[in-house]
Amino acid sequence: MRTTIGWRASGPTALRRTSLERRNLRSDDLAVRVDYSGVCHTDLHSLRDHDQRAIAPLVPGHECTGVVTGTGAEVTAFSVGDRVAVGNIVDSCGTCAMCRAGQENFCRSFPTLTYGGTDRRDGSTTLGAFSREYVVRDRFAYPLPSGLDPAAAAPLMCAGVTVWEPLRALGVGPGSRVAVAGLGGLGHLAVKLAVALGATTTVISRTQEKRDDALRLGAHDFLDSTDTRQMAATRDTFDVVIDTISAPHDLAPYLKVVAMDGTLSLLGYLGPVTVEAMDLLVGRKRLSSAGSGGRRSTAEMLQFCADNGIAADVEVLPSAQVETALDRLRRNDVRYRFVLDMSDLD
Ligand SMILES: NC(=O)c1ccc[n+]([C@@H]2O[C@H](COP(=O)([O-])OP(=O)(O)OC[C@H]3O[C@@H](n4cnc5c(N)ncnc54)[C@H](O)[C@@H]3O)[C@@H](O)[C@H]2O)c1
Ligand SMILES: [Zn+2]
Ligand SMILES: [Zn+2]
Repeated sequence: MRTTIGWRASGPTALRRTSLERRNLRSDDLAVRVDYSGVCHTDLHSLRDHDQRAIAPLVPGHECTGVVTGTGAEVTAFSVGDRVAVGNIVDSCGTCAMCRAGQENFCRSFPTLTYGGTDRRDGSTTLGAFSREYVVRDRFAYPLPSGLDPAAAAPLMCAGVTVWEPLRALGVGPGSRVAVAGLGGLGHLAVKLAVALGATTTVISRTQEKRDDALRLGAHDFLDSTDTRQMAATRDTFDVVIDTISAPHDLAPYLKVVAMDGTLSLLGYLGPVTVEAMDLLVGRKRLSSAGSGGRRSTAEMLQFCADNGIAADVEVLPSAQVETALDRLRRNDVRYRFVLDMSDLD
């Protein structure tokens, strides 16, 4: 085994600096020195839900960038020194219909998650990227295109690709009318990507102070979700509504602003939802969801971001301040993604 240092859960928000084991490189593995690791709201959900008595430790972190420091014997696509990015999936079966269709994120035998997943070959629990080193199968590492800043690019690997796939799958392009509900990590990237795809883009938020930010991010309009008059006036308007709200919420107001035959793509809170069928019937509206990305679309998203100068708006903190980042994220005090600089673990 190899050892590295990382941040391991010791309570719902507490993390402790500790030494961790990484597997010895298999023939198709890369060792990656993690330089930057984004803090996703899902990390908060995972910490909250983690049973502290569980045998398997929880090390969060599933959107990171770094540099290849070692390669397995059969790796041909990467060399030591390459800049790479790793997201929230690190393996899949490779043979099921979903994998063959390039949707490894929907692998029928479940994709291996970057942390809290089960390694397909040795059955161990995966430990995430809040650590100085990650060992990843080469197929699930992505060359980081030149021009992308490694700190600002890290959040593209979960937040970015999670909003990119539905935008693409729902055919967003010039002439589309898109709304983004919830302006956080996912939301602000959804705005940038939708605008770059040519869509007329509106932010729907309960936080009036985010109006200026929304427009600076490229949005064409801002809707105050607490203003029922404004929401009513916007009925049946958007071809696609990207919902990134992190807490349970009533879908009705967001379905009402979807245009006829349009889609509400629910990406944020992923628990059970209640839908009034009439809210779908009137206007033949669709409710959909998505998460993460297949290898092909992840690579496409990175290239699109490089070509269009898109990355996350980040606040970079030394990894020792991980608990500050988590606390502030919980209080919605983030503009718009915390990224941990892992170099303090050396
Ligand atoms: N589908 C996926 O695969 C996937 C991937 C990543 C994250 N997520 C989930 O998406 C959600 C957003 O993640 P994030 O990292 O962007 O989080 P974030 O905290 O950066 O953003 C969440 C946004 O939702 C807003 N919000 C919270 N409660 C609200 C409410 N009741 N009404 C209106 N707005 C509210 C916040 O103000 C914030 O702007 C989380 O629940 C996360 O777990 C899903
Ligand atoms: Zn995430
Ligand atoms: Zn599969």
